[in-house]
Order: sequence, then structure tokens, then C-alpha cells
Amino acid sequence: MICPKRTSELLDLHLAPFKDKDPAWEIGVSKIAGRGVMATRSLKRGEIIFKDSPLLIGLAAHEEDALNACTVCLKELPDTKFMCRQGCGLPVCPLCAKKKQHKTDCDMFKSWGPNEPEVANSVIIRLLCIARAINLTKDQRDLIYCLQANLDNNHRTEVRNAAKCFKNFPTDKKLIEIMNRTVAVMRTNGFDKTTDRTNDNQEFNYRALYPLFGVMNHDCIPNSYYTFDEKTNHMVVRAAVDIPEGFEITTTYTKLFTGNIARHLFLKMKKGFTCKCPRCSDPTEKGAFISGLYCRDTNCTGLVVPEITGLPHPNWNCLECKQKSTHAQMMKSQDFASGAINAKSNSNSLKTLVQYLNEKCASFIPDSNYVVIDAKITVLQRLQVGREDCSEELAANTRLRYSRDITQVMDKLGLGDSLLRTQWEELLRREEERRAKRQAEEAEKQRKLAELQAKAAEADKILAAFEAEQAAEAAAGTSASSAGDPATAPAPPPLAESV
Ligand SMILES: C[S@@+](CC[C@H](N)C(=O)[O-])C[C@H]1O[C@@H](n2cnc3c(N)ncnc32)[C@H](O)[C@@H]1O
Repeated sequence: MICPKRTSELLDLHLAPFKDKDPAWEIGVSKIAGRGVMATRSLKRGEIIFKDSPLLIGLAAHEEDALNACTVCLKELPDTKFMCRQGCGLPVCPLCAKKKQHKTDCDMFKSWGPNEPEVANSVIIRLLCIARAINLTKDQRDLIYCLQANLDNNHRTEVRNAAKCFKNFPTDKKLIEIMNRTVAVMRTNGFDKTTDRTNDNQEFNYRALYPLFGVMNHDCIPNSYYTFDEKTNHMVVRAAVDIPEGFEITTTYTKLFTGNIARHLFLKMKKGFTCKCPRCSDPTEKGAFISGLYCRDTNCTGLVVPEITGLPHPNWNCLECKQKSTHAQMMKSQDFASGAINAKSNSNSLKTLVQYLNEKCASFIPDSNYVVIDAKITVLQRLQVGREDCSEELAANTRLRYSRDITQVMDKLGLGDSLLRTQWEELLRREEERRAKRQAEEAEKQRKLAELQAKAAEADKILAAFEAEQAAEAAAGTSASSAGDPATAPAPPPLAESV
């Protein structure tokens, strides 16, 4: 392990432009693994712990990605004529083409001689983020070297493949070593256009290395969460719960709503370690049953969960009838449910998806299963954009119901704040406000109706009394005339003039 003191010195230099005078964190020796980030004072839930800026950032440029984005400002460009005219093989916008960053990138790649500089090539564009390490200052490069690098057999492949796209790719061992090391550091600590790594299903479209964040260890119930500032690409890390002084500040390298087996596999394959946090050691995942499936025995109503063995294909146990099932058997149920729900999620009709989730799914998959949670998150995200083919009432009820469901899962898992939770809580608050407003409006309508009805009843009463009076008067008149009273007898019709 590299000395925490040296790591702190290098991080101080990197963060100098915006580091707090009295930072809430320090680098220390972790009880989880190697170095970690520790709280220097107690932190309140929601408080900003630190901001980090990317030491390296570039386009992720995966094979399937559109490549018309500027390699400096990272913004999308028109889909023709976006390549630099100097022959470096990099897309760049007219404004950034004049900037120092592009000049440095352009000089380096031009000297390596891209095979087809006028054609956007994902391998070349993707390499830029790594190759930029060559032109960093010594302190910055030391910081890269100071971060953990899990050196697997594959970490040299990227540079080796990229070399084939240039005519004069450097052969200098030192330069190649810098790039290979940077690839390994990126894989261990960086972001690569993936939502897998983010704690919140928040999209991050670039390849980047945030060095202070790179010292944070993983916990499946992290006590911090992060967001990105879209303008500066700075990362902001906040306390998800109250964190006492001296406690380690943790993050999650996986999505929050994946089951034990999927998280275990991801951490083992991509990050090279086995997590031993309380969530990973509990087959029920703190009673949230994110991996839970129905028992295969149709007479049993129990939930089946995977055994904690650390194996990729564990046996599963029914918590009710104790029947054991093989991993392959349970995966059939999971795959069927995932296929059915994903097909509906991909359909154009939001109403169909909501109805399917509300009326059909419970018959073949428990509500707690991650596929159902994911689909509900999809619905909420789509509802944030518009209510599509859902009625106002269905949209309102769904927002309320699903955000409550997801908040409940978070509570069971013991998850504190996160971007998702803040969003759902805001949704719940707004929906409850709307509901209260609608109820108040309805009550006011009823009050007015009752008032009108009372007035109408009063009017009816007056009218009835008047009519009764009239009738009485008429009756009195009739009896008077029949009694021959000339004063009250109706006037006789005028006699026709006799001629
Ligand atoms: C981003 S680094 C974290 C900082 C690292 N501890 C250091 O000293 O630089 C990621 C590496 O830390 C280790 N690590 C992080 N979280 C861990 C955990 N929960 N259990 C075991 N190892 C962990 C793994 O070796 C992982 O590849």
C-alpha cells in the first residue's frame, strides 16, 4: 500500500484550486482494504464531504457510440465535418480547435500518424483519455501511479490494439508503460460511460479518473453518494447518512438495486475482490429480498433466496418449505420474468407496462425482485418526461405508488440519501401536495354544493309556502263566490253590447 501521507500530498496539489481550508476528510488506513477516505469530523446527512475534479477525462467512444463529439468540451457536434483538419484523427469543435488542450493532443497524435486521420475511429478517440497521461505534470503522473492498479492479463490489450491504428506509434518503453499503467488505474478506480458503477442509475457518458474518489472503498450500503456538475464535470460527494468522526466514508461500485449474486460477480470480475459487507452476508439482503423468487412448489407461498457461498452458481433455499433448488432452476424463473417484463418495458405504451406491473407480474415474480424495481424506476423516469398514454389519474397514482415502493426498499436495505431517494421523495412530496390540493378543492366543491342545496331547499320552502298561501287564497275566493259575496266574487265577464 502506498503511504497515505504521500497520497494526501499529491491529492492536495490536485485539489488546490477548490479544496476546503478545513476538509471533512483525510486519507487513512482502512479496515476494509488498503487506504480509505476517513471523516475528520462528524458529518450530517446531505452535507457535502468533498468535491473532486477529473485528472483525466475523455470520450468513452465505445464501438457502438456515435463519434461526433468534441474531444475537448465533450459536446455533441453536427454529424459531418467534425474531424480536426490538421490530421490528428480527433473530432473537435471549431472553438476548442484553438485551445491549448487540443494543440497538445493534436501534436501528439499527428506525430504518431493515424492511418486514416479523416475517419473517426473509436479506438483512437478512446485512447486519447489514456494518452493524455503522457503530457501531465510529474506530480499529476505521480498521483496516477499512487492509485491502486489491479494488473490483470488484459490491461495491455487496449494500447496494443490502438498501436495498430497509427503508422508511427511510440515504441519508447517508458511511454508505453505510462499508458498501460493508466489503463489499469482507470479500470480499478475510474468511470467508463457506465451506469453499473454509479450509485444512482445516473448516466455518466465519459471515461474519467477522479483521484480522491479513487481512494474510496466499496460498501453495498454506502454512507455517501455522488453527483456530477454537468458544466464543470466536477464530482460532488455528500453524506448519505450521519457519519461519525473517524468513520470511513464509503461508496458503491455497483448499482444499488442488484441482487447479491450479480453484485458479487461484478465486483469479483471487474474490481477483483469479494465484498464481505453485512448486505452480502445476508441471503435476504436485510429483508429486502432483491433476488427473491417464488418457490417452485406451487403449493408453497414462500420466497426462495440464494445461499451465501461466494460461488457464482449457489443453491437456492425456500425460506418456507426449505426445499433446495439449483441455480439453473431458479435462473429459468428469473430469466422468464426478466424477459417478460423487459419486453413490456421496451414497448411504446407506458400504460401497458404499468398495467402489466400492477396486474400480472405478482403472479410470477415477487414485487421485491430487482427486475420489478428496475421496471418501476423506468416508469418513474418516463413519467418525469411526460405521461405518454397514461391518464392524469393513472400517472398520479403510479408516481405515488412506485416512489413509495422504492423508498420502502431503500429503507429496508438501510440506504440513506441518494440522488434517487431525493428525486422520489420530491415526487412523493409533490404528489401528496397535489392530492391534498385536489382533496381541498373537492371539499370546497362539496361545501358549495351543500350551501346551494340548502339555499335551494330554503327557496323550495318559501315557494311551497307561497303556493300554499295562493292555494288557500284561491280556495277562500271560491268559497266566498259560491256564498254569493259580491265583494269577493270574481268579476263577471263583460257582457256583449246588445245591438
Ligand atoms: C478504488 S480502490 C479503493 C482504494 C484502495 N483501498 C486503495 O488503497 O487505493 C479499489 C480497490 O480497493 C479494494 N477494495 C475496495 N473496496 C473493497 C471491499 N469492500 N472489500 C475488499 N476490497 C475492497 C479492492 O482491491 C479494489 O480493487
